[in-house]
Amino acid sequence: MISKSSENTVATTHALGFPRIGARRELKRALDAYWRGEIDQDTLRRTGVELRSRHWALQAEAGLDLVPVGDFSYYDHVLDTSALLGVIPERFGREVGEDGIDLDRYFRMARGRAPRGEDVTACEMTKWFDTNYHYIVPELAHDQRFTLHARGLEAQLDEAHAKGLRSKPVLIGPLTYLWLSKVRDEPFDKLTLLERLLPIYAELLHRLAGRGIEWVQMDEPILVCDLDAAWQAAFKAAYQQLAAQHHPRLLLTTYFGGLGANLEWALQLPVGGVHVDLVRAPEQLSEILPRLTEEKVLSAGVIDGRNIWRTDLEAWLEPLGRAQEQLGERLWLAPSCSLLHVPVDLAGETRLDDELKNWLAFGVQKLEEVALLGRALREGRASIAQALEANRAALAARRESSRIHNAAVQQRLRAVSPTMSRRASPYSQRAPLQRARLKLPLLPTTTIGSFPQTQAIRAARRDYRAGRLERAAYEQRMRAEIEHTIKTQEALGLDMLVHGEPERNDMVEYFGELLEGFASTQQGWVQSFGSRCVKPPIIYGDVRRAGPMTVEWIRYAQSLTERPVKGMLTGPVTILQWSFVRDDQPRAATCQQIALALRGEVGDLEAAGIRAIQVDEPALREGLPLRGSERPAYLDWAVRAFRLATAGVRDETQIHSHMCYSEFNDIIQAIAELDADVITIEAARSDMELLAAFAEFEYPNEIGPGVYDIHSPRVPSVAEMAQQLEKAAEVITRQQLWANPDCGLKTRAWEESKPALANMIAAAQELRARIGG
Ligand SMILES: CN1c2c(nc(N)[nH]c2=O)NC[C@@H]1CNc1ccc(C(=O)N[C@@H](CCC(=O)N[C@@H](CCC(=O)N[C@@H](CCC(=O)O)C(=O)O)C(=O)O)C(=O)O)cc1
Ligand SMILES: N[C@@H](CCS)C(=O)O
Ligand SMILES: [Zn+2]
Repeated sequence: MISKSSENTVATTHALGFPRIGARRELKRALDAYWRGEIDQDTLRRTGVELRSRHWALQAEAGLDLVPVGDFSYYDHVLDTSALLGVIPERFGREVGEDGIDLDRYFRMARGRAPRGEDVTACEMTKWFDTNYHYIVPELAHDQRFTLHARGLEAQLDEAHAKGLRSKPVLIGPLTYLWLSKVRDEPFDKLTLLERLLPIYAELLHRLAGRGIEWVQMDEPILVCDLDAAWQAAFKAAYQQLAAQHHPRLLLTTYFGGLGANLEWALQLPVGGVHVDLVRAPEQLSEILPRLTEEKVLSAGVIDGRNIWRTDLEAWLEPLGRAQEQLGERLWLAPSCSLLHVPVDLAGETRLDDELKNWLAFGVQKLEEVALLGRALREGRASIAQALEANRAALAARRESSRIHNAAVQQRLRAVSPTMSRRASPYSQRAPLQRARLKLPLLPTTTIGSFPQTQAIRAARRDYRAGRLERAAYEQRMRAEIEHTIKTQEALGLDMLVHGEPERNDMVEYFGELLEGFASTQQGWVQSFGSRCVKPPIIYGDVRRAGPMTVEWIRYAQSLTERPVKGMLTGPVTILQWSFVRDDQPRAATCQQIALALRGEVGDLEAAGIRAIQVDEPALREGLPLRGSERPAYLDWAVRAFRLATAGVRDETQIHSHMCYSEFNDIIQAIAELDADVITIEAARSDMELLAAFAEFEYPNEIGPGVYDIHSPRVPSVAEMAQQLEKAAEVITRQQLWANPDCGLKTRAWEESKPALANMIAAAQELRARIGG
């Protein structure tokens, strides 16, 4: 049990953070209800208090020694840090009171809208390192002022204190905060703001010391990235400055990789301890042990916070025992990173078969694993003998299970040859054949795939799953939705149509439910951003397509119109990236298996007469390793997987791909190597800046730079989108250019989508008239 005393326990155990969404997505439901005006702020806050209390209790019951405070958030922890530091862009109002910003202003920063107050352009959202979690990007002005608003954090510390818990506040460190920020207006060096930022951190630490806090978890995950000399120097200066005053001890916390070239100097920083990710970079342990100075603790991140497999506890006992011999009570134990990235509790899974369930550990089970290892270090391995035996048996059962290996898949993999990843002819020969077959106008208009996922569609799916709706009736409703979507697109005047994806709960989960080697969960939700969650499937074995997955829906859609309808698939890299992946073979091998399965689907779509097939890869950039040195190998296998999935088609079949949610400049070469005939790519939010990179690179194939941001409910005007297209036409040739939104329309309403698309088509027509065609 966690106690308030600071007695010297051997092997202090802790978690870096716990999922805040709730085992039943209680926070999501409360947020959505608050935004719809159905509950008031007090009710929303009560949900927050309740979830924090429950999550701390889970950690305490598991037997962990320190609880994180500040890991909870109503939307995003980076946005919370901005609120804490008074980083509020002017368009959200200037004055910030002692208590910081009110919840409605906070939500406007996140999503542009709150129950009270005028709509404003929201802050940008982007990927949190190499995860599928999105954070709200802080906006910094060159004359940025920082002010401390710690009441919210202090109130949470009071909550934990009242429960008799030993608290460890969690903060994003000053360097990582600056790294994740974007600069407003004119470009400037973000590091120039450090001298203004540090006094705020110092003030906060001082206040925490006044509350008797012993340890603060200072998250600096950028230490696993490549840092140039300026950032290294800034780290040293910043932590020297913070160390100069009396405050709680700092646990410099890193995750998502190893310290690599930063290891030597990072270990010299004047902090109380270092947390390292030994799951992703186990070699760090032996590098750190001889270098760790006597005043520092080492928090060993040994339980995988990014995946859902049971930990091999036995395998950790020996290295941890060695570390303990040297460090004694200076060795701490924790998951590798915050548990934000895994579902809450395996106990919620009532339909997963027992065999598979026995291989898994979600958030709650991971807390138990940390506690077990801690106990073994404190009391000897015999004290956990029974748990060790169960763990050993579960791992052996997984290794030996006949469900993992599939001889037919292995045989197909052996037959893969390099020619299978090459289209029969180069793009220059394919393009005229496709043009002749598709008969599209110059500047063709299209959409990215999904149309609004209405409440009615979701309710039908829920009823079908619950057995309240027969399969035939469910399919009939989906066909009716497809018909409506096709007719709407025809009426609007789009050139290349889509079926709208109504039958898909999610672009990855849908395929996970159909492919062999995958398992789906009922409650395995993980926060993606704000109240939005995803349920990543679990890839546990060799991947095989049991039969066509999309062909009937697309064939039906195509039967309703003369215009071409795009086949719509999620690509191998994105399926891999947005699933929990098996850890008994390299990611590249699993990706190749998925690619082979998709290749079969692409072939079946083509055989069904589908003239264009889109294979989405929005996660291609997200999967890019954080270290530059690891990137070429990743891009090599990722591109090969895409090509293996798509290159089997005839020249006249047009392959599309789509990418979003990322900065693409640094992977343009790889995008070109995909050799998709058309790529539709997010560009509106960056004002078409991306295209300059394509132009410079002389990208040869066709491009549809998104002309409007689908994240906003705002309907852009014809003029606005015509201007975007014009900008695009200045840098890429008119034959290359398509007009489309930034991404799918699933999160939008029909009332927003129809006028926006009508304006987009009008903008394309205007430009066509101007540039000819
Ligand atoms: C493109 N994006 C995606 C990412 N990752 C994915 N795996 N998938 C993506 O599409 N990463 C990057 C971005 C992130 N963007 C989003 C956007 C939207 C959502 C989202 O809306 N998520 C939904 C859950 C989607 C889903 O599975 N829906 C199910 C219904 C599940 C459900 O909530 N059921 C309710 C009842 C429903 C009802 O009454 O209407 C219940 O169980 O009680 C489905 O459609 O069948 C969300 O609600 O958070 C995520 C990421
Ligand atoms: N085809 C998908 C891609 C999302 S990234 C959609 O339109 O929703
Ligand atoms: Zn997209």
